[in-house]
Amino acid sequence: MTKGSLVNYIWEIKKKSFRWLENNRGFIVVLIVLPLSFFFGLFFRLQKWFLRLLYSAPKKHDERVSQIQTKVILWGKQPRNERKLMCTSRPNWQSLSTTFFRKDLCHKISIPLYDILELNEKAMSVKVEPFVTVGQITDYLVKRGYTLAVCLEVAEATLGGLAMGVGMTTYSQNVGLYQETVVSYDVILGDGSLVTATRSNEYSDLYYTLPWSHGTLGFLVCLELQIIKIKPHIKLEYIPIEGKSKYCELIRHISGANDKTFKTPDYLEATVFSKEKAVIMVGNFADVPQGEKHKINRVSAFYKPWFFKHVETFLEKGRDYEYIPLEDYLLRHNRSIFWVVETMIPFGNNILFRWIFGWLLPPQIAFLKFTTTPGIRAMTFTKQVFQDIVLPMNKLEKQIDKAEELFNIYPILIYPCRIYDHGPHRGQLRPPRRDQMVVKSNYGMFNDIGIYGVPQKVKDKQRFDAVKAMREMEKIIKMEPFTRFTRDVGGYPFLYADTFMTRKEFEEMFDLEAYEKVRTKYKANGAFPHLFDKTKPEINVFQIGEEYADPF
Ligand SMILES: Cc1cc2nc3c(=O)[nH]c(=O)nc-3n(C[C@H](O)[C@H](O)[C@H](O)COP(=O)(O)OP(=O)(O)OC[C@H]3O[C@@H](n4cnc5c(N)ncnc54)[C@H](O)[C@@H]3O)c2cc1C
Ligand SMILES: NC(=O)C1=CN([C@@H]2O[C@H](COP(=O)(O)OP(=O)(O)OC[C@H]3O[C@@H](n4cnc5c(N)ncnc54)[C@H](OP(=O)(O)O)[C@@H]3O)[C@@H](O)[C@H]2O)C=CC1
Ligand SMILES: CC(C)=CCC[C@@H](C)[C@H]1CC[C@H]2C3=C(CC[C@]12C)[C@@]1(C)CC[C@H](O)C[C@@H]1CC3
Repeated sequence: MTKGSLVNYIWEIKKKSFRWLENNRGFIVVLIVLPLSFFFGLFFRLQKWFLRLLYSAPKKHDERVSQIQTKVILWGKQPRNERKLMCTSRPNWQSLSTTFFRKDLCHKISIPLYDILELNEKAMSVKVEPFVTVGQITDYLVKRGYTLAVCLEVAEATLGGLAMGVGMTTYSQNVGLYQETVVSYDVILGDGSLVTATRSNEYSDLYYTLPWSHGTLGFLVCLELQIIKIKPHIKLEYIPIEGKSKYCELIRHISGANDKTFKTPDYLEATVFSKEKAVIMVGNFADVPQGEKHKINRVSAFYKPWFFKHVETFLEKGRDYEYIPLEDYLLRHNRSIFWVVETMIPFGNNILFRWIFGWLLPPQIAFLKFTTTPGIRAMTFTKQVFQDIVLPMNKLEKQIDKAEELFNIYPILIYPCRIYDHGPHRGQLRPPRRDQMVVKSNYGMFNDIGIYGVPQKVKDKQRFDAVKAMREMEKIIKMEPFTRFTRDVGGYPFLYADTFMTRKEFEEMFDLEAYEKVRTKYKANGAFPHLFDKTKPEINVFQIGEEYADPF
C-alpha cells in the first residue's frame, strides 16, 4: 500500500466513524456523556458546597478583595516586557461562551468571590460577589419574595459574567438589558486600585463601558443589582399565531413598541416554530384563584415535556393559560438548554426517556466544554450555530426571513428588550436610531433573535459555509453598505458566541470611542486584552478552508 493510499484509507475510516458517531450521537450522549456529566457536576456541587463550608464568608469580602489587589500590584511590578495581559483564572470550560479564549497566554488572576453579600429590601437591591450564579441567587431571592429584575433562565451563568458580557430575559421589554439593572460595580483596575462605578459618580464613564467589556477594563469584585417583588406564580398565556406579519405585529404591540403608555406584561417572549407559525407567551405575576389550582403546572419537573415542546403543543391546542411556580418559570429553558439538547439527544423528549433519564438533564454546560477537544471544536465549529443578535423590532419580519435563508433552523427565540439612549453617556452599544425609538421615550424597542442548532443544510449533508452564513447575518461582507444587515439596521451580536468580523468590521459594529478612552484613563491598556482580541474565536475564521465547509 502506498503512503498516499494509506492516508486516503485513514481519512475514509475517519469520515465513516465520524458519520457513525453523528448518526448515533443520541445513544453516545445518553450512555456516556449524561452519566459522566452527572458525576462531573455532582463532584463540583460537592466541591462548591465544601468550599462554601470552608471559605464562604461574606465578612471576609474586603480581605479577599485586598488580596486580589495585591496580586494585580505584584503583576505590575514585573518588568514591562515580561508582563502578560491579565484575565480571570476561571477556566474556559466553566464559561458560558462557545469560544475558548487563550487564557494560557495570559496572566491569570484568581477571583475567589462566590458569595451573596447583602440584601437591601429598602433600596430593592442585592449585593453579590461576581461568581454567584443565577441558580444560587434565584434560590436565595425567591424564598424571600424577590427575584433579580433581569433573571436568566440558565442556572450556571454567573452574575459577574453577565455584567461583563451581556444578559437579557423576558422581563427586558420593561427594563432593558441586564446592565440597566446594575446599581454599582466595584472594580479593581489595571494599577490595582479599587473603584466603585455608578451611573452618576466620577466613574460614570467606566459604569457605561463595563457592560460588553468582557473583563478588558478591570476585575469585577462586587455588583449591586436591582431586585423586584414577586408573587409565587406566573400566569402564563400561550397565544399561537399563524402568519409572520401577524405574529411580528402582535409582538410589537404587546411589547409596547407602538405605544409607550401600553401596559406591558411582566414577561414576554415568542418562540417561532416555522416562518409562518409562532407562539407568543405573555406572563404576569399572579395569585392562583381558589378554583384554578388545577391549572398549576410545574413545567421544570424532570419528567415534564421540554418547555419549548410544551409550548409547541399550543399550535394545535389553541390559546390557553396556566399558572407556573416562579422558579419553574425562571429556569424553564434550563433542562433542555433551550432546544440545544435536542441536537444531542433527538429522542430526549420521549416520555419514557424523561421518566427514566430526565433527572440527568441538562448535561452540564461546563462538562460539554470540558470535553470539547480542539479537534471536536474545529469539527463542530462550522456545523452548529449558537447566535444571539439584538436587532430593532421594526425589522423583525426581515430578521426571520434572513435567519431562514441562511440557517433554516427552528425554533427561533425572540426576546423583546428596550435599548436605552443614555444621551452623552456612551458605551459599546450605539444608541437606537430615530426610527427605532418608541415615541416620546428614551429607548428603542429591540429584540434578541436566538438561533441555536444544526443548519438544515448540514442535516441534509449539503454544502454549508458557516463563516459566510454568519458574516451574511452580521452582513459585513467586504463592507458593502447596502448589505450590512446587522450593522445596517443597527444591531449587536452577543459576544459569548463566535463572531466572524475583522477588527475594522468589529469597530464598525460597536462604538468603541468611549471604551478606548476608558481603557486609557483607567490603565487597562497593557493590563487587559482588547475587547476584539478577547472575544474573537480562537480559530482564525478567515483561515477556514474547504474541508470545514462540507459536513463530510
Ligand atoms: C462541571 C462544573 C460545573 C460547575 N458548576 C458551577 C455552578 O453551577 N455554579 C458555580 O458557581 N460554579 C460552578 N462551577 C465552578 C466551581 O464552583 C468552582 O470551580 C469551585 O468553586 C472551585 O473553585 P476553583 O477550584 O476553580 O478555584 P477558584 O475559583 O480560582 O478559587 C480559588 C480559591 O477561592 C476559594 N473558593 C473557591 N470556591 C469558593 C466558593 N464557592 N466560595 C468561597 N470561596 C471559594 C478557595 O480559596 C479556592 O481555593 C462548576 C465547575 C465545573 C467544573
Ligand atoms: N439570557 C441571557 O442573556 C444569557 C446570556 N448568556 C451569556 O453567558 C455569558 C455569561 O456566562 P458566564 O459563564 O457567567 O460568564 P463568563 O465566564 O463567560 O464571563 C463573560 C466575560 O466576563 C468576564 N468576567 C467574568 N467575571 C469577571 C470578573 N469578576 N472580573 C472581570 N471580568 C469578568 C470574563 O472574562 P474572563 O474570561 O477573564 O473570565 C468573560 O470575558 C454572558 O456573556 C451572556 O452573553 C448565557 C445564557 C443566557
Ligand atoms: C436567551 C439568550 C439571550 C441567550 C441564550 C444563550 C444560550 C443559548 C447559549 C449561551 C452559552 C451557549 C453554549 C452552548 C449552547 C448555547 C448557549 C447555552 C453550548 C452548550 C453548545 C454545545 C457546546 O459543546 C458547548 C456550548 C457552551 C456554550
